[in-house]
Amino acid sequence: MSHKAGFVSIVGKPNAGKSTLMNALVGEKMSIVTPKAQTTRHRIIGIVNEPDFQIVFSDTPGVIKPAYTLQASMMSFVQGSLIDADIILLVTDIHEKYDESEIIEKLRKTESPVAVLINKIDKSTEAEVKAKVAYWEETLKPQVIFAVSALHGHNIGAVMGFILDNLPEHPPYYEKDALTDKNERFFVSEIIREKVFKLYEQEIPYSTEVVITAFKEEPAITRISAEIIVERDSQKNIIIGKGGSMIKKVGTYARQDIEEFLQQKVFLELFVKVIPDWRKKDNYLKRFGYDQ
Ligand SMILES: Nc1nc2c(ncn2[C@@H]2O[C@H](COP(=O)(O)OP(=O)(O)OP(=O)(O)O)[C@@H](O)[C@H]2O)c(=O)[nH]1
Repeated sequence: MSHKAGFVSIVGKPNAGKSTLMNALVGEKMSIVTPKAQTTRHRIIGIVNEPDFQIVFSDTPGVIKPAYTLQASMMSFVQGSLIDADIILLVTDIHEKYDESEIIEKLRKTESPVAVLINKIDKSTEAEVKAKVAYWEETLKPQVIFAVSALHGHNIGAVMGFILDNLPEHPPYYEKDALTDKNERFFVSEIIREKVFKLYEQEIPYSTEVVITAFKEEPAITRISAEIIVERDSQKNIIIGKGGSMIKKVGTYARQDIEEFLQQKVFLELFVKVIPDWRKKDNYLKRFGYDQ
């Protein structure tokens, strides 16, 4: 069976209705939404899983394709200033004044399909809608313009249709398992990875993988153990830092974010493990998810 999957970036000014739109899109038919998560490459605000498609919604403009290959993952850091989602939804409030912002400049340059959503039409007249449609046709020339009311679910089906029409054929990017625990583990490892990327220089992050080895939910606390895997002893020493100072930082910052993500107290234990040349070994690449 063919499968579609892709990244949909929802952008727009504060208060335009992005969250309301997300809820409306994810609404009825969809099976699961993953809670908000700040990850290395993008902030995922929801994932919609159906047997034959997976839509990953993100509200951060930027390069948001995750990369399950190391090379692609490096690219995503290089190209951080472009909008490279599979589909982009620009949400605008019908009554807002839109200046020529940076985002419009980027949207003009992107090759991804762009839809402009003129939101809150329940609070406007037909003449106002017409004027706004003309304005956006002139300003951005997007693939399509929808006049919607996210709050009242008006025209949301059409937006969903646009997404599905433009979603590429692709295997799922994330676990399709309905068990949220699986997703939580994934996001927790991403949070730890993010700290490694932030705290260490150059090639260290690219030599690193994070594996969650234990994830135990107790009523008052979640106990998590993770291994930070590197390729050489010298890298292990760098990760640990003088007297454990660096690894302690990774642990503290990661724990704070994980607590916010899980909305629970977290005990986080980190271990550093050397697997010589893991990046060259198929069995490890596979185990860490780089198996395309
Ligand atoms: N009347 C009307 N109000 C709407 C509609 N969509 C959103 N709103 C309201 O607009 C306000 C902002 O909506 P949000 O969905 O929080 O907007 P947002 O773009 O996610 O805002 P930020 O998180 O600040 O970026 C809320 O009070 C919504 O209820 C709509 O279609 N009609």
